[in-house]
Amino acid sequence: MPQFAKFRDAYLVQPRSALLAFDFDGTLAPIVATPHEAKLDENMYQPLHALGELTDIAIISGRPTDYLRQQFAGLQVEIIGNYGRPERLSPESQVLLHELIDRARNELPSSIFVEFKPSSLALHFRNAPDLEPEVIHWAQIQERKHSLSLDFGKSVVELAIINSSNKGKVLHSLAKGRTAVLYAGDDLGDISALKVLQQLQVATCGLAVISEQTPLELSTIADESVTRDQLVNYLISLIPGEDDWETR
Ligand SMILES: O=P(O)(O)OC[C@H]1O[C@H](O[C@H]2O[C@H](CO)[C@@H](O)[C@H](O)[C@H]2O)[C@H](O)[C@@H](O)[C@@H]1O
Repeated sequence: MPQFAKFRDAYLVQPRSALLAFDFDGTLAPIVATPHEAKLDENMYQPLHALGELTDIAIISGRPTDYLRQQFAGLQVEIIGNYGRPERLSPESQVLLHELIDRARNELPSSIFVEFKPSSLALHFRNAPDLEPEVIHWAQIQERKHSLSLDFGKSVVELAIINSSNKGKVLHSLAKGRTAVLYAGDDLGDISALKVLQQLQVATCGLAVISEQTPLELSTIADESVTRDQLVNYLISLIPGEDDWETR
């Protein structure tokens, strides 16, 4: 029996004590050229709306919390942004972050989009893939010089001043006392969450959402790999009376 079907059986016994957790970019929102163009896939809205009244939903994302609140307005979801890391910096760290942002914008080619985040900067080379080695080299120098942490994602590297949390730690905390837990993600940052699922003693399902640049490690560790359209259908199947819905 596929893992999702086993998860669904357990979930339907007691939806109120289950948890459905999702990454945002690449999972609930298609990957687009620049971060500010990203939007919740319109086909996700209705299933998430219906499920939010039946069970607990968590959005665990590297995006800032305020940004996610706007994206999920009108939906009953718990939002954990910035990988669960604090979003306020000490005055000294704020100065360092602003300096790094200014230097990245001055020293890297203008085709590199520098994203200002609450405790990090993300350097996007999606629109200039040839510049990946230059961007990584620049980021590695800053990592060593300022004792930062460097994380990789889809056409992006992120230099974080605080790395006290990750998606795995967030999911571990949210999963306590649940009878069934599902997590869906699409990038390297989601691997820690999929690993946590493997330690839980309840019905779980880890989904790798397939799009461009899906990391091999993610699809290897996930129970199933699905397209975003399949994920929509899986969510619809968790709503009692699902037959009334038109599946895609
Ligand atoms: O944890 P997530 O919700 O998956 O956020 C991870 C990062 O996603 C964003 O970047 C990615 O999506 C962009 C929009 O589709 C795309 O242009 C970029 O290439 C991707 O890496 C976001 O900009 C980052 O801040 C998030 O950390």
